[in-house]
Amino acid sequence: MVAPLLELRGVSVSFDGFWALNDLNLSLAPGELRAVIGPNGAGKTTFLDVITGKVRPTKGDVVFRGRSLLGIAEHRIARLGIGRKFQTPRVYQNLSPRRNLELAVKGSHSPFNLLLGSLDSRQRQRVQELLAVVGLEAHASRRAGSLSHGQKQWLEIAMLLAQDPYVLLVDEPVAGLSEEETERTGALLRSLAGDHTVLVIEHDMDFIRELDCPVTVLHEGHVLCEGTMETVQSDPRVIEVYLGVEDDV
Ligand SMILES: Nc1ncnc2c1ncn2[C@@H]1O[C@H](COP(=O)(O)OP(=O)(O)OP(=O)(O)O)[C@@H](O)[C@H]1O
Repeated sequence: MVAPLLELRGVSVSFDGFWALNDLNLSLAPGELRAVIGPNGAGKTTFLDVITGKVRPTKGDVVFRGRSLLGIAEHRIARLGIGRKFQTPRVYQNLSPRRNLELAVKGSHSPFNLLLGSLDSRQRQRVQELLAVVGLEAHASRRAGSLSHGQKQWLEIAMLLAQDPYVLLVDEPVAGLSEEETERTGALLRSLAGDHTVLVIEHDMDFIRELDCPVTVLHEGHVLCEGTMETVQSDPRVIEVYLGVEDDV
């Protein structure tokens, strides 16, 4: 069996006595695409915060490539190869997608490079590849602020890819996107799996179905069940926790 790339082992997080995560166990294989769903307050954001080092578990361990991440600073965890895409795109609005990517490409952050804006040919080629991966070649020189919401999301995904992460944590990537943009985002994330381990948190069940990947359902800070979308959808416990928003499941 392949060793997991990322594992949460019995992770609990208490906020002043309230357990946002409660003995959470979850394991991701290298190259896996995984969706995580759960009702509001299930602990999805806290779960990402624990992986990225923003929140320290009260109990348990987070193990990445065989090494505990406990006590490692957030920026160092990012550098170890765990990239996080927040719900709102964080791109430099006044710069072009190409310039955004030039700044994001690994190794281009030396003051010398930033001053002169110079990249070596390998880095320039990488920027071009990233523009192609996310379908923004034709928009490479526009102001990023003038891109559509979906295009900004793709640019931010490309900026994360520029760091060559092992893991991509993607929080609600299709909120506010058009149907076509949603489909394209699904295709993009599917295409990134394999080379990367991709974990997607979403509320949009049609989108999760399109991802066609294993689904983990969180409830009250714990894994309620795991399986294909069909399996979790027909699980009476899942139906119960989603009661009231049943139509969405
Ligand atoms: N810093 C904090 N202090 C106290 N309670 C918190 C804190 N952060 C989160 N919580 C609580 O922990 C629980 C889990 O929150 P979390 O944001 O992880 O859930 P979620 O599944 O991401 O919810 P949503 O889908 O609404 O974003 C919630 O009840 C929340 O109110």
